Amino acid sequence: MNKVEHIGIAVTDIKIASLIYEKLLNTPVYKTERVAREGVQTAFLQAGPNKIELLQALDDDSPIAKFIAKKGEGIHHIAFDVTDIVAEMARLKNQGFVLLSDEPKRGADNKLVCFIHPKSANGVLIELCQEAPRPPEGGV
Ligand SMILES: CC[C@@H](C(=O)O)C(=O)SCCNC(=O)CCNC(=O)[C@H](O)C(C)(C)COP(=O)(O)OP(=O)(O)OC[C@H]1O[C@@H](n2cnc3c(N)ncnc32)[C@H](O)[C@@H]1OP(=O)(O)O
Ligand SMILES: [Co+2]
Repeated sequence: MNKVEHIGIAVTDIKIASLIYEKLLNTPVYKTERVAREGVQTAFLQAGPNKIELLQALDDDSPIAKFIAKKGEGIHHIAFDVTDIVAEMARLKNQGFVLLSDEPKRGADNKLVCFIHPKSANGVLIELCQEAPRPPEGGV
């Protein structure tokens, strides 16, 4: 694992939360992205070498809606940057961690991601993320 890539924070109103974190970090939201397959609207802020990912649920089935219903707003996951996500998934599975997908999925901010169940990581949802290869300039 290279570093903490981002910390995911579950929020009920991403516009209000964005204003709070912009003030807190003294930096603007640099990107917003809707990731429908994960059921989330995201907003990203840079905090030194790391990022804060604000997450609002798109519907009641979203993991964010379920999390807020049970625990309230707050830290939802920690994401670690990895160089080779497939190799890291195999290493962690071998160590007994419960992976939530067999293959990396497309995440936000041009990342390949895989989640590790919080029950196998001391109650913390872990995300692995690797920068996704960009398509060649001018297409194929
Ligand atoms: C934008 C894309 C991406 C990125 O690029 O960065 C993201 O970050 S997307 C973020 C949202 N997506 C996910 O969270 C996907 C992974 N999560 C899941 O698959 C599920 O949320 C889960 C972890 C498998 C839990 O789902 P489920 O079992 O259906 O929900 P429950 O509510 O019944 O929870 C079971 C159990 O787990 C506890 N829990 C749930 N979420 C968390 C959490 N984030 N941190 C800690 N613990 C969590 C929950 O409290 C339940 O515990 P008990 O009540 O003790 O059984
Ligand atoms: Co995330």
